[in-house]
Amino acid sequence: MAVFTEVSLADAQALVDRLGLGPVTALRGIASGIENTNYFVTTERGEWVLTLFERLTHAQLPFYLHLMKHLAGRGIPVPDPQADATGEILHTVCGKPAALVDRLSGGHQLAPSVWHCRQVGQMLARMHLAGRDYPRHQPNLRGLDWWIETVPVVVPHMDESARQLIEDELAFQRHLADTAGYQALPRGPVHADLFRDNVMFDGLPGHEKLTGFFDFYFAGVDTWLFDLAVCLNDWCIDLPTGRLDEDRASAMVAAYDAECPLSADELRLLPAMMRAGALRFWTSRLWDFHLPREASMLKPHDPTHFERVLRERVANPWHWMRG
Ligand SMILES: Nc1ncnc2c1ncn2[C@@H]1O[C@H](COP(=O)(O)OP(=O)(O)OP(=O)(O)O)[C@@H](O)[C@H]1O
Ligand SMILES: N[C@@H](CCO)C(=O)O
Repeated sequence: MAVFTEVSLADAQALVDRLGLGPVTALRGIASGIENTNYFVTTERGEWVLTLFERLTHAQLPFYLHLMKHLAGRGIPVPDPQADATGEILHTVCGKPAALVDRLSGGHQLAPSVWHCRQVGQMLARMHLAGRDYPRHQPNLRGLDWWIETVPVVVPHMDESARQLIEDELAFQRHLADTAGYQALPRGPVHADLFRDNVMFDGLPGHEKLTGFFDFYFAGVDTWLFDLAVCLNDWCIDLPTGRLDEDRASAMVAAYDAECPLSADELRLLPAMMRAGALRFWTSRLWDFHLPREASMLKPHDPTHFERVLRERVANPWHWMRG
């Protein structure tokens, strides 16, 4: 379920009136999602998604919402937060911070092919380029500093071999972060959580077109390569084993590179960043699993998936070569 706060038609209409979007003709709670309350809202002017933020605060949200607006304004297909007459895009509904964004068409592509991976790689690169002049700054809050803080909290819950792996990997990533090559990597606002369920495709089977990226609430400033690595680790693997599908991975990286050529450092450090991406999600899943937050609405994802992915990335580093 993903309606943690009930929104009445009158509540929705009050917001829609402020945004000048016409009478609400339908309001429907969205059953998936685990973080926020989401509703589809239909008005005479179009279809929208109303999100009530259950955990993020008014102070945290402007970075994400303005990033979406910035990207949408540059032609990247992301939900565009709707502004009131004063230009405000962060609203309040039922006492919760809220946003109304346009609804992306289509659905998720949960068994992606080379065709889908190519489109994700291309749009990811375009998104990175479009974010270069985004003026707000917020670090990736699930980056190295958070791993350093969180790994010691989860290791008491782990067996010896998993503990050894995660501690060795953290040491490797700390060392890497101090190198000149890592520090020279291009960076900017990244999505940082662009899994299969955060992208929409629309169209007939075999001809689907990417219609949008959404769920920007783990976005932050980090290396572009980290964002690409997170995508590769989800879109281009065999889920049961974590093994990389090189055809899909090559398609994604080649499409990215065609829009935004990878530097020599990026090409060299891609295998290390794929390890970093696996460490990031292994750590967060362990944290959600072993230390559930009070009154948590989260159904934790399986942490062992990313342990397998990390073991694969360490055992079989994959380099992509141009041409
Ligand atoms: N802008 C949008 N356009 C179309 N559908 C959307 C949009 N935003 C959300 N949805 C739909 O709502 C569902 C839930 O949204 P989302 O995944 O963002 O939930 P959440 O609870 O906010 O986050 P989480 O992914 O962490 O559970 C999505 O799977 C998608 O089907
Ligand atoms: N994509 C994350 C969940 C947070 O959006 C995961 O699979 O662990």
